[in-house]
Amino acid sequence: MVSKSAATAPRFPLHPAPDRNAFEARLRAIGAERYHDKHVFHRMLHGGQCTLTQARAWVINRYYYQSRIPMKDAAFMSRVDDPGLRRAWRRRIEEHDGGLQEGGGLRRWLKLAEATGLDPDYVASTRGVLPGTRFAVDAYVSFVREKPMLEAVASSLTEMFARAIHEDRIAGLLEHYAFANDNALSYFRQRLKEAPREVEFGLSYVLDNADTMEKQDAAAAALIFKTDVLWSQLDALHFAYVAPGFIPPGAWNGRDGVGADEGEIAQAERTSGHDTEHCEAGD
Ligand SMILES: O=C(O)c1cc(C(=O)O)c2c(n1)C(=O)C(=O)c1cc(C(=O)O)[nH]c1-2
Repeated sequence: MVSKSAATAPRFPLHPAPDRNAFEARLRAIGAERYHDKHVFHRMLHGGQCTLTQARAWVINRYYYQSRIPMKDAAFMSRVDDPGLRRAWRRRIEEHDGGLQEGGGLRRWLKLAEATGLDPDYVASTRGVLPGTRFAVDAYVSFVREKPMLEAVASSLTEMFARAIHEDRIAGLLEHYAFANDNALSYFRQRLKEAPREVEFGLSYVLDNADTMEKQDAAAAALIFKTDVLWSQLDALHFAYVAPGFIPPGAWNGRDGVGADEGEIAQAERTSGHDTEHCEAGD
């Protein structure tokens, strides 16, 4: 005997109540499958298989990503009418831009650039950034500016997977590259301290606000979009500087912005068994 309410309830509800834990697991599975630590360029970089030129190309292009992070966070904040949310979010801008005297993450990134023998002013100019990097990163900024808040926050959640990559990078660069030392890698060490609270806040926001199946789907799609943003940047780097090694017109040619200490680094690299002269990118 079927009760009346059971008989009238849809057998397969179109919008089942979302389960918070299952949703979090779904988000984490996206990282496990699609995060850019799986990309061949990252494996090369962390495993010591990049030439100095390839590592420099990564530093130059990745600076563009770093430089746009505070811009996308400012774009996000300009849409937030809740002071509490703005207060929590503005830390992100402070982390990257820092104070007038000491600077922040961007300045720490330029220390890495300098350690590889690049002129920090050249890197900061963003001249020579690959078109693929520019398009991918600009798409991220537009996404955060235009999409619903939930999706904008969800797109930042790739940071959930960044801790492991930063730890791995510190170890890999220190082991394999003569330019790596504590000063050069201070950016990553600082992110290990900063990122967990951003992740905790962003994840709670998404889990709390994705209260329908449709919203969970939209948040998951936003996270996938962001993994694509990161992946495309490495595709562009690999194509230009590894294989086939075809550098787009106007992009860094392996020589511009290389400072006077190149010989020193090259010598150190030769001693450590790296071939700095070799650039498969058509030098
Ligand atoms: O080294 C990395 O692989 C990596 C990845 C990501 C990311 O997953 O988006 C960020 C960072 N680093 C990072 O340092 C950082 O400050 C950062 C901010 C954001 C963001 O979307 O707001 N992602 C990332």
